[in-house]
Amino acid sequence: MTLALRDVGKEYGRLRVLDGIDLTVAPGEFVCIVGASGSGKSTLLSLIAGLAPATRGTVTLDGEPVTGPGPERGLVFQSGALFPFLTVAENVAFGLRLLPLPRADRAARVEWYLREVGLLPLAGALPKELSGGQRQRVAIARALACEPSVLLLDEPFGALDVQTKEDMQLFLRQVWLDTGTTVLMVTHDVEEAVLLAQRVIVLGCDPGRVAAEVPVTLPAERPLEIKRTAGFHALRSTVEDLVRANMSTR
Ligand SMILES: Nc1ncnc2c1ncn2[C@@H]1O[C@H](COP(=O)(O)OP(=O)(O)OP(=O)(O)O)[C@@H](O)[C@H]1O
Repeated sequence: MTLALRDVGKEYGRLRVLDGIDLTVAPGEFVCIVGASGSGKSTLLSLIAGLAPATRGTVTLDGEPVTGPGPERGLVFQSGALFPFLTVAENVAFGLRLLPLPRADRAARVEWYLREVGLLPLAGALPKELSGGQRQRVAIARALACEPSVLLLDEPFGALDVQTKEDMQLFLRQVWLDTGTTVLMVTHDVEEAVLLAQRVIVLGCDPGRVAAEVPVTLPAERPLEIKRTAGFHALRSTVEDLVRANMSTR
């Protein structure tokens, strides 16, 4: 599905958070949105998720206006937001309750996606028995289980320690390669954006707008060592400079 935003604006009362956002994400793309704190990254994602309405402009999926949340858009937040009293498998199944699937297909999907995220052995565990990284894997499995056309992630690894974060970054890239799902991810971490995305969108502040777009001209194969290459350093510096140049002056 093609995601298209045309002249999108968002205001909260007199606060203009986003203005004139034009953005197209093609099927199968991996796009990251970066920007200084307060540039409106999370707000932008919530408009695409259908959690809040735009004040102006249109958000469409294959030409159909987004009017609310839908199973074709999977959402993952920083906190994972798992149900504490449901097991790992039940948490993944929960996302499927709105889909008209026979019970056997439902169970098969839960198993498939738990295997994909490497958590099948922990299907019966409760969230409190998992590490932070494992919890985020469950949240990703829950979103993927609906087989969304677009996976929307808001700082999904922001609360993890460095090593777990790196593992999860490699994991997400592999999921993207395996499933072909379109991925749109918000992060304040420029290094993460350059490591993962094919294209990085830089939001500027006051109001939030697309300040720049940087194609990530790195090979598709991206082991962590790529972060030590000159090409990676150059791209990271370019994006960091753009974020800084477009910070709020208030
Ligand atoms: N529900 C709301 N009501 C009023 N103002 C809001 C609401 N949500 C966000 N804002 C304001 O919109 C602006 C952008 O917030 P948003 O969370 O989208 O930015 P962000 O780029 O994701 O920031 P961060 O990187 O710090 O998470 C901020 O000034 C924030 O206070």
